Amino acid sequence: MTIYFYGADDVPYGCFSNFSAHSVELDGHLWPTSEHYFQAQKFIGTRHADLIRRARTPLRAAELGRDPSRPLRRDWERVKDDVMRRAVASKFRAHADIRGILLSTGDEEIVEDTLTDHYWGRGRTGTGRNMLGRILMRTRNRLREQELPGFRVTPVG
Ligand SMILES: Nc1nc(O)c(N)c(N[C@@H]2O[C@H](COP(=O)(O)O)[C@@H](O)[C@H]2O)n1
Repeated sequence: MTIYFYGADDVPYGCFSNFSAHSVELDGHLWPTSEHYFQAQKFIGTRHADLIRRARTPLRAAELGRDPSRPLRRDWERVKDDVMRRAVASKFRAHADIRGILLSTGDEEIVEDTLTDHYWGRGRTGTGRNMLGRILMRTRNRLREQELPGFRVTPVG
């Protein structure tokens, strides 16, 4: 059965969202969420990237990262999938509880259930590329190959 996720606070699959409160350590910095890392990479080496890293919430990081007045790095379209792969892999390698949740999905399809994002998610018509879901499934395969242990946290209530 296909697994849909979107809200970061949803149990149990909200942890698949980049907005979930799981830090990542990459490129010599600790990032509060994978969304902070992803958005900052659009402006790598600039003060705006530092501002995004220090944003109080992932939503604020996303707002700063989508500021149309700020020019994106020139190669962004070429590198953005790799940036997302690094962010997601780092997150699930670092946190055994959510690694367990990801591994517990077996071979099920994982889909970001957003009406507004036709690239990272399924989009309004359901025909979106679902790149984030695909990256999560790829990360799941890699973790399985590496036999990293995961443990499942049973939600309370
Ligand atoms: N919570 C949330 N709200 C939205 O409006 C979204 N589009 C998403 N999707 C996530 O946004 C990130 C991509 O951002 P860009 O549009 O490329 O700046 C990525 O983390 C998607 O999963 N989430």
